[in-house]
Amino acid sequence: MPSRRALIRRPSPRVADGLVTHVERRTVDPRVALAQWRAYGEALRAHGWETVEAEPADDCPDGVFIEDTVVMFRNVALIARSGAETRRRETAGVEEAVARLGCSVNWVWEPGTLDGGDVLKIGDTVYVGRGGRTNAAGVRQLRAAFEPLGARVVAVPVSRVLHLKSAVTALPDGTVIGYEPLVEQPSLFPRFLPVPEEAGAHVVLLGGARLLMAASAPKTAELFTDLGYEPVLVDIGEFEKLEGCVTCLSVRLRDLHT
Ligand SMILES: NC(=O)NCCC[C@H](N)C(=O)O
Repeated sequence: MPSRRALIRRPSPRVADGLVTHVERRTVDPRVALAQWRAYGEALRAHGWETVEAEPADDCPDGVFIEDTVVMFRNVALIARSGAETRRRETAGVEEAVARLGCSVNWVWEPGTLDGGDVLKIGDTVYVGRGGRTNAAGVRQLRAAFEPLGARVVAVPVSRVLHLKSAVTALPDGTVIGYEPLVEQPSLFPRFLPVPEEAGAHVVLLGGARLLMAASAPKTAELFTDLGYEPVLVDIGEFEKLEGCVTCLSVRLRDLHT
């Protein structure tokens, strides 16, 4: 059976020191962050996902944003090498977790940099954002790792936001959604639907018509409901202060057979 597992990592007690690049720093309450993270995990479990916790990385303020540390394609886990040097220590526990789950493990090497938040998979198409965190060598290494497995890798310039997936994600039918002022070239995507809020650009596909999304995007949730989807809203306000979104708090392992 294909797996319905999601890798997560609890927030560090130092989460308030997480990086900010495109937003002004605001105070983050570690206790509220932990409560929001727990509720996020609950939402995944309530919709049929088994959550697997990677070893906590308490010395890494941004460790909770586990999506950035690894990119999955089929059973292959590509361990990322963040464009933010201070985030590189986050990968050790994740590497161990994916290996234990039976993934084949591959790595991005120097001089390559790549953050998982820059990688959006839609079927066999893998969009990769070339921006502040992912460089050209990282893009080349992603191609080398996944194209032999059948992926078609499409590079997309990203400069207005932290990661490609800060700007766009996709609905279950493959329609790319994004908040237009932050998307450089919507025409790169075969079908693009603008959404009315920045946080509305981020969905995690829970299965069927269910979309996990941030409570801070109520108008977009209404739009999706009107299109026949079922939004499941979670409050991730403390993580949004650190430029996080719903996608970055988990890595879904969809193609592992158990
Ligand atoms: N994939 C993501 O959207 N990750 C968010 C990372 C936020 C973190 N504060 C960072 O700047 O790296």
